[in-house]
Amino acid sequence: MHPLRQTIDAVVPIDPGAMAQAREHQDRLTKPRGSLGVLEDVAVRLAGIAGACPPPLPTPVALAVFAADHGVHAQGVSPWPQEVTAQMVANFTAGGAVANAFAAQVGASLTVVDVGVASDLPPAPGLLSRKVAYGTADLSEGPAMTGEQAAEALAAGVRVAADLVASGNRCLVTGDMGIANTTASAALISVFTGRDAAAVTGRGTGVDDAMYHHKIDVVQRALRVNGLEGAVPEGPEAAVRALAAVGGLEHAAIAGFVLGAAAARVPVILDGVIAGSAALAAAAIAPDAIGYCVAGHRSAEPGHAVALAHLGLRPLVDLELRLGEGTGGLLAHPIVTAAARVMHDVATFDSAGVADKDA
Ligand SMILES: Cc1cc2ncn([C@H]3O[C@H](COP(=O)(O)O)[C@@H](O)[C@H]3O)c2cc1C
Ligand SMILES: O=C(O)c1cccnc1
Repeated sequence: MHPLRQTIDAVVPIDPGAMAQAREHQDRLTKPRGSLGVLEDVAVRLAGIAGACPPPLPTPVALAVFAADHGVHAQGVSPWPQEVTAQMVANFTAGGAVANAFAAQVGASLTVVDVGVASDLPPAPGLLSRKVAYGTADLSEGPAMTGEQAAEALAAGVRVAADLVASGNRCLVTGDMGIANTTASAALISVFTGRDAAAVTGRGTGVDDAMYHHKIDVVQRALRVNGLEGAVPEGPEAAVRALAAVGGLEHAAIAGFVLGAAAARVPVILDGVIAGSAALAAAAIAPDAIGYCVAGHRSAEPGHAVALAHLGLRPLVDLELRLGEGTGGLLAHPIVTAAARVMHDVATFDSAGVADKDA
């Protein structure tokens, strides 16, 4: 049996009945039909996710930041030293990162999950140790992970989502920390969408022209060396193999986190390009999981728009962010909440005695 079989089986399509009800309800509210634009789609999706109309408010909300290191860092694809991953984990637990500020702003809890940081981390409040390995192998020279490591990281993500839901959270947000992880993200996006490396590779934390062209070469080499050029992987086995070959431990964990949220029928707000690439893997493992995803924002990384288009997800916020950590996902949470609140608080034409032109 596939190690993810139970989770995959628990991912059912979002509820079409509740969605139809939500659409009808939207049309009875005291506003011109369709006037809330994309927010109406979000409300309908939330109803489908919960199987209820009106859908529950997406609170409390929890951000999980999955942290890991990358063997491909040795290829010179990031201007930052690898140690910054561990240093930023300490910054998150001390409350000093941008994600902490945004989590405070929207009332989200923040949990950091070490799934593969290359050094031993001292225990800290809010830090879960789920270390699968001390970083991945270099994806441009062979598989980044073994199939077992990828499965273990996926399972860790599933479990974190299940635990956060069990402790009362009604919305999850994906976060990442891992120096060089935009290279693995580009490789995953290229594999799962069939687009060229050049079209999906970005400048990450801000590489110069020379490093950018080298980064594209590294992504191309990763696909070639791992035999991933050509066919786009479909189904759990091929998807996990591709994820293991060119992904990161945090990508695998985020894919598991998305599957875990879907299995628990709770919305998960995706952050930027790292989450987008992980969601492509989750979609190949269990296609119905994407119904449970809300694209929080569109990052400046070119691969992110490609991934979102492939998944059919429309980003809610577009502010040229290129940070990760969950920052763009957190900023979208008040928008998602507003979409749900409309369904609870707004009067109908009948109840408010407002004339309906279509009545
Ligand atoms: C101080 C600092 C804080 C960050 N927070 C998120 N990232 C982001 O940048 C990294 C990916 O970019 P690249 O592939 O170019 O290395 C990831 O750690 C991502 O979370 C950061 C990066 C830095 C340097
Ligand atoms: O799109 C992102 O989330 C992103 C971009 C650059 C670096 N880290 C993350």
